[in-house]
Amino acid sequence: MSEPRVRRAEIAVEQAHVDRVYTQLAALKAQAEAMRTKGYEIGQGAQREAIFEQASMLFERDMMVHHANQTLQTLDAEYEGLVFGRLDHRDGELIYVGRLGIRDAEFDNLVTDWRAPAAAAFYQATAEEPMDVVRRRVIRCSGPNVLDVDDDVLIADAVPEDMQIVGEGALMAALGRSRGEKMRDIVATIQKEQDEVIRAPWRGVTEITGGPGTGKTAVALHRAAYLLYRHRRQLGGAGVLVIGPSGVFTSYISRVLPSMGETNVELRALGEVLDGLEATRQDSSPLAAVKGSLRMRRVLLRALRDTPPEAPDELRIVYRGEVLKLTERELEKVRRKAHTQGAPPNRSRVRVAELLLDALAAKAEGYAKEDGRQIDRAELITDLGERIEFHRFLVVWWPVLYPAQILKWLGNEKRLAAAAKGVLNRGEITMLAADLADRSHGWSVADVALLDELRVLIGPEPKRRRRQTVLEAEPERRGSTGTTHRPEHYDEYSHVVVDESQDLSPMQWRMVGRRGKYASWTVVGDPVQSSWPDPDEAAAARDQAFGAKTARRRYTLRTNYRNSAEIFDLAAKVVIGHAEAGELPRAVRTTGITPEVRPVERTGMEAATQGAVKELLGSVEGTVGVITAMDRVEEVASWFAATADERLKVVGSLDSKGLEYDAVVLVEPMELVTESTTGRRVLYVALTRATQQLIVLASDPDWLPSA
Ligand SMILES: Nc1ncnc2c1ncn2[C@@H]1O[C@H](COP(=O)(O)OP(=O)(O)OP(=O)(O)O)[C@@H](O)[C@H]1O
Repeated sequence: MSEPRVRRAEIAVEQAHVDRVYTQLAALKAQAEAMRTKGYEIGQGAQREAIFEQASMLFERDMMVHHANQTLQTLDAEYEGLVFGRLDHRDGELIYVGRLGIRDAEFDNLVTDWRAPAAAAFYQATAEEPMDVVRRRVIRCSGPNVLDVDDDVLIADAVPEDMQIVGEGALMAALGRSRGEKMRDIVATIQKEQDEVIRAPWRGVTEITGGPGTGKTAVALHRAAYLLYRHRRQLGGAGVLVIGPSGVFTSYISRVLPSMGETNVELRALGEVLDGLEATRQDSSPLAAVKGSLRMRRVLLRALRDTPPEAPDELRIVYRGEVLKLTERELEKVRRKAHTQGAPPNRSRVRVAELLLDALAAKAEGYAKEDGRQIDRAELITDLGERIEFHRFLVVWWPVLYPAQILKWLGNEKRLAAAAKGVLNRGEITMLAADLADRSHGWSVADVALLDELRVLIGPEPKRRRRQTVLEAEPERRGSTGTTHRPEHYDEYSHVVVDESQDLSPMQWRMVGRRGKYASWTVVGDPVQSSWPDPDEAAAARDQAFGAKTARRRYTLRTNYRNSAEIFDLAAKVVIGHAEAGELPRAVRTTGITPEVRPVERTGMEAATQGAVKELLGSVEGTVGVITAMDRVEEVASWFAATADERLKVVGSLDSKGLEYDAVVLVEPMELVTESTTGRRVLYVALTRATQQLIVLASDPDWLPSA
């Protein structure tokens, strides 16, 4: 038979099986509904015994249907189907692999869940170690329709005569396909080196490093799905948290886990880790460096011990006709003593009241001694402690503190200078105070870690009349799927995945570490893409966040699946000298399309960008990203105010982390280099976002080192 006819025939074979799967699914659904009705009958007390028996038999089936329904709801009919793989073993055994497991009426497997041990060979078998697999077939579906099949022969001399072999590379076909707005799962084409990481043990800390496009994010998400499937009892209840660099990123990855049926995973951007806040603004890199540094912890600690701006500077109270007065200095002595006793201020009110009453009693005793009188100390303390004026004084002198309020106090340069004495330098103090004084632009992503630190240092409100929030406002409860409702400031996740971890500041590591006190970790990063200036300080904070986790394993992914080799060659040039040999991955796909570097006059940048975008929207099927320096995003976005094409996105350099587009227009690369001390790495990130085409528009040629 000719190749197209063989292919058509093989597609028909697989279609027949896929049809069986969907028919069985419909039958299972009908059974589940019948089951519900019977469950109702149990409630009515009818036919108990028989129904219980059936109930336990059908329980598994019901669970399966529930999982199937969840998965089906999220499958994108244009792209994915339920069944995507088939293994033909040497002994004739045949396994279909899919997004979930389905059994037929005889409880035989129609489809094996990709995470089940029986499916592992689909990812792990190679020609060198075929694991008894003769042919591995990738089945590409659109909803219930089989579109294509693609085979690998793993044991050539065991191929039976009637076995047909079709195609040459499901991976390359998948990589060449255009990208949509959201990342897609890669279950059909997970590679062996990736599979090893996905299936690594769940305990301890699993680190995944590798260059751009090596599938780190994809692998981490599939690992989360795998761990939940294999260890649902240990991990499912307490939940899994995935942390990404930005809201744009978490939205980009948001459908990967649901497409595998996992909805119990919470996705949060770094600006959203603290309940009640959704910060998206990025600080300038020097400011972010100060806010992220561990030095801030000392500054915050001193700041919250400072006298509140509204606090009265003396306490006067009349006792038995005599005025007892505590001066500013005496009050400060009490404040210092209260702070050094260890409890967070919001938990210290009662203790503070005792200390103030002690000081007042000491005053009264002093006066009495001069007059040769005796004072009943206990009576004095009871009397004054019950006075309304004493309580009025207490609540303003030792108010309930809120994190946001303390950061605002630090907008006063004098106050900040006092708190930061010997910790921050003059320039840093001026810069930070100016930023904190101007609250018109809302909190930044780096502020969130400071607010969370303060939340813990201050402690919860003394009486929880209402829920404590960082902003004194009701928080919004979020979660990627809206299915889980955890208590506020939940810190008992069983597994935490941190993506783009190379960029977390030490203060952010502390914040993230608090959420995973009891968790095992999957940590994803690439040091060469780091925009954090002090990697050693961050590494120490990271180790502390992990706590005393014993097992620690590290994997490096080395193949770049995103960029064409032509695009990656250009990107690699800008980090030569900034990366160790061996830190850069190898791009496997060539397209024959070289990236274009176009010299443009500054004044002509708008027209040149519009022109390049128009070209690319015309030549690629999927998304086009325009990447600029952070402070030019609004300006560049305004150039496209009249462009209605939803495939176009304008994004700042830092926000482009983790994202990808079919085509990219990079505006003024030198501006990315100069916007921070780690600018060259940020430029490398921007240059590695395109899968097919890249146009660089530059008025300054210095960004590209001469060869
Ligand atoms: N085995 C695979 N099969 C198909 N596509 C893959 C595979 N591995 C990775 N990809 C694709 O390659 C692209 C890059 O993957 P991903 O974003 O996970 O890489 P990354 O290492 O996190 O990149 P970066 O560090 O640049 O953010 C994605 O489109 C992903 O779906």
